[in-house]
Amino acid sequence: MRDRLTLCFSAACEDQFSCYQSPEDAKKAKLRNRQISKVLKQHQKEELKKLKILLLGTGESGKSTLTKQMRIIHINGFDMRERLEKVSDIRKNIKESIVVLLLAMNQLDLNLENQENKLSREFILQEAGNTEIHRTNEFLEHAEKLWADAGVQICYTRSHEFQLIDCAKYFLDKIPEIKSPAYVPSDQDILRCRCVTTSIQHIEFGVPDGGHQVKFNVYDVGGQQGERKKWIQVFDSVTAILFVVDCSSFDQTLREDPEKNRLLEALENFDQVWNNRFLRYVSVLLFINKIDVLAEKIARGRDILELTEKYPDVFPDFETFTPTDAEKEHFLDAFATATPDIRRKTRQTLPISVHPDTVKTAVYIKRLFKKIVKGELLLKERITKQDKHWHDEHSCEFFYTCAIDTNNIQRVLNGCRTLIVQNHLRRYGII
Ligand SMILES: Nc1nc2c(ncn2[C@@H]2O[C@H](COP(=O)(O)OP(=O)(O)OP(=O)(O)O)[C@@H](O)[C@H]2O)c(=O)[nH]1
Ligand SMILES: [Mg+2]
Repeated sequence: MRDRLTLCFSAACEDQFSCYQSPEDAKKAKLRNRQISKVLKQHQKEELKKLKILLLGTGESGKSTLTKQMRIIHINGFDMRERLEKVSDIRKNIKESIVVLLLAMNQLDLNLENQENKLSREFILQEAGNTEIHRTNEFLEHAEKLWADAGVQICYTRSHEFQLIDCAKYFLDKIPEIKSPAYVPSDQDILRCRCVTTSIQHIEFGVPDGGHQVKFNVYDVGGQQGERKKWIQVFDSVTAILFVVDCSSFDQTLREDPEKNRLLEALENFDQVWNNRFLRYVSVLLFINKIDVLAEKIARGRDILELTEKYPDVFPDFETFTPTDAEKEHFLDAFATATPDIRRKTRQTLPISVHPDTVKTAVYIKRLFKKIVKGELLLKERITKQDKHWHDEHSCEFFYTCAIDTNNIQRVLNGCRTLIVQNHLRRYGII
């Protein structure tokens, strides 16, 4: 596009030289034109090396976790100061988790199994409003006792019925280690730590590509409903969008709206992004994320059927749905790189390790997003009229991801990089 503009601009200038009266003036104008062309070319060269990537998606889908992975893979990860700063956030995650579990036990009418733990419950609930209590080991010790209680564990298995952060089990299991004064969070701990994004975050890194350094500017935004009005601020000159979906959230409602199903919200949000007129020329890489959580949920007997019964127009025919062999292979391939236990085993054991309904659900969810891309699922009335060529200038590619697994993300990002660079070059008329 810029190339074509440059050509038009130069042609127009060349034409104009004939109308200069003196040869001196014409010479000066020609020189000026050459200088402008040079600046434009230089600018184009610089622009070509800069790629602006947006991470979009609803709250808790995994956008910031992917940004952290990019820091681990492409920048130098986290230094000691940053790791130690995370201890407080991790302790806050433990506090939030145990308080939410105890409150949910009240609501769900569940009791503690060990009556001695009642004192710990009292302590935790009394101190819930104390913003410094997470720093004390006394608090962590009470949380540890409660987490070991069978009543709390039963409550945990029903966590889709209330708002519990994803990393609850991970950090509650780790309290003995976190209590130690020598504790330094590992990369995995940092990836698991949950902090809601409330302002636009930006990271920049260079990646060698064909002898050059390609500069990536990645923007991470907050995904909760109230945060999305800020997204438009970063819609200018976007190279590609990484749209992140939590595929395990089919049985949960939104934190900010307890009436709204999370997967339905993700579909509607994607619909708005895909059909946004400002993003009409921007290709989308759709990350179907949290496949590890999906597998764990399906293994626990959860299924998407309830959703298909409630919203049959959006989620039809799950029971009769059959993925193709290629679709199954695509998922299993990603799953093998995302689950370290399975990675160690041979590929032959893979189909046995993954519940067939996990594969079926993942592919089913992917097909729903594909329907939006193809215009076969209309979730919102269109403000702008679209002709049949509306989507000709951008495309959508699908990836199954586990954002807490560096191996999986490194592999996915490698694939994405090639696509992003190719699209970018095509847009600038280079290929
Ligand atoms: N098990 C698992 N946890 C994940 C995965 N991706 C993200 N998480 C966890 O999910 C939680 C939410 O992830 P974030 O990256 O903070 O989500 P976000 O999209 O940035 O959310 P907002 O900032 O609210 O928009 C964190 O605790 C992550 O560690 C995944 O693939 N598997
Ligand atoms: Mg975030």
